[in-house]
Order: sequence, then structure tokens, then C-alpha cells
Amino acid sequence: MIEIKNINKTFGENHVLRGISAEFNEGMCNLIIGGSGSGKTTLLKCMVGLHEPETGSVSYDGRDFTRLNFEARIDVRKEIGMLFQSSALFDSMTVEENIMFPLNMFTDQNRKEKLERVNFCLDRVNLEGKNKLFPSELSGGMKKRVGIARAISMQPKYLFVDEPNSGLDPKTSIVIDELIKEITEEYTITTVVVTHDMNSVMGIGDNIIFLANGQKEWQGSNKEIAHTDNKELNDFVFASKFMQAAKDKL
Ligand SMILES: Nc1ncnc2c1ncn2[C@@H]1O[C@H](COP(=O)(O)OP(=O)(O)OP(=O)(O)O)[C@@H](O)[C@H]1O
Repeated sequence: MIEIKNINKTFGENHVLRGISAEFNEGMCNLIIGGSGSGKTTLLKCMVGLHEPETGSVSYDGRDFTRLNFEARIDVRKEIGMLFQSSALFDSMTVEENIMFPLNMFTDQNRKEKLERVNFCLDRVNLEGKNKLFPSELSGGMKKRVGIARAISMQPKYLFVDEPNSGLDPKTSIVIDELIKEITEEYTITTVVVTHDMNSVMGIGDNIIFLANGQKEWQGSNKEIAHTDNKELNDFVFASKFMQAAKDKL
């Protein structure tokens, strides 16, 4: 479980996060949603240490990341898998080399062991045999799957995913969402996903944190969201006539 308490983050005069507290549960897809500029990515970056919040704590199963020294932070980082926007694959490396990268960085496994892990992860995301392809030879959905394979290569306890569906068609988006959910449940990972995608919210939102005006406006599950009387959340999630009509039928 990851627990954040009273996170405040400013950029100059811009007070982006205002006292955010929340819990992110193990074996669940925990979603951070909110309008553009509401601070979703900033919160994600504060949680993994890419931004330092001015106040607050980020606790990984009882270990307060914000108060750990450099070496202790590296130990926690080794337990974190990340898939950030555009998959962030290294273009000059093959699929195999991309997935092996964290293993080269953080383990002393021999080449055979690393290759076995790469092949296991590739199988897991249904890309067996694609080892020698370069990112330029992959579709957007395949790139995301390679990103997921790399993110799980170190058998993470925590998985952070920023906009997994950006640039994907609706069908491929669902495949990626389902893969994230399966992996989360199968390996009991605490997964945190930043998303704009309302299909994702309704499909995999076990625990949803809604940000508005720099604050946590609402927290609940996809089952609860349809019956919320929170006006801001309602306006955000069911903004389109189509979504409103779908809600009315629930
Ligand atoms: N490194 C930075 N320096 C200065 N301001 C920043 C920085 N990163 C984010 N911001 C500001 O913080 C605010 C929140 O940005 P953030 O990217 O977290 O929002 P978001 O909810 O993820 O938006 P989107 O959905 O559009 O990606 C914005 O006003 C943005 O300009």
C-alpha cells in the first residue's frame, strides 16, 4: 500500500497540489483523474521522487520515501516499475535490450537469467519472439506492451503508469487496460494510473482519486462513481451527452 499525506507542491506562484492525502491499495488499479492541469502528473512525480513536495509524506508500506536518504531511496525505487507517456523506449535499442535495461542497471544476474526474464515478460504481454525488433518497427499498442514488459521486468511491488491510452484506438486501449489490470491482480502490485480516459475509469477504476483545484475532490470506486452526487466529478466524468445517457440507464 502507498499512503500519501498532506502533499503540497508549488511551482513559483502556482500552488498546484494543496494538501493531498490518499491511500493506494495493493492488488488494485488506483486511478488519478482530473481536468487538464489539475496536477495529476505532478502528484505522480511527487510520489516517485521526481519532484520534491514542499510538505507531506509518501509512504511505501510504511517506509516514508520523503525522509529516506539517497541509498534507501534506491532500494524503494528498485521496487517501482514505471510506464510514462509515449512509452519512453530507447529508439536505438531492440525490444530485448529495452526490457533488459533495468536488469542490467539494478541486478547482477547473468545473461542467461536476464534473457529468461525478458522472454517471460515478453510472453506475458503477448509479444513472444519480438526480441530483435526496434521501437520504430512497432505499432503504438505494441510499444505500450513493451513498456509494460520493461516496467514489470524487475517484478515491481508498485507500478506507476501515466496516460497508458494516449494515442491508442479504443480497442487497443481496452487491451492495454486489461493487461494492466491482469498484471496488477496476478502479482498483487499497487498500481497507480493517471488517465483521462473514461473507458479506463469505468473499466479498471478499483480506487479513483479525483483532483480539482489542486485538492482531492472525491475518492471512490468505478461502481460508486455512477451514483455520485459530487457535482464537479459528475460534470467531469459525464461531460458528454453520450456518457450522461449511459449513466441515466444505470
Ligand atoms: N516542471 C514544472 N515547472 C513549472 N510548472 C509546472 C511543471 N510541471 C507542471 N507544472 C504546472 O503544474 C500544473 C499541473 O500540471 P500537471 O502536468 O501536473 O497537470 P495534469 O493534470 O497532469 O495535466 P494534463 O492532464 O494536461 O497532462 C500546470 O499548471 C503546469 O503548468
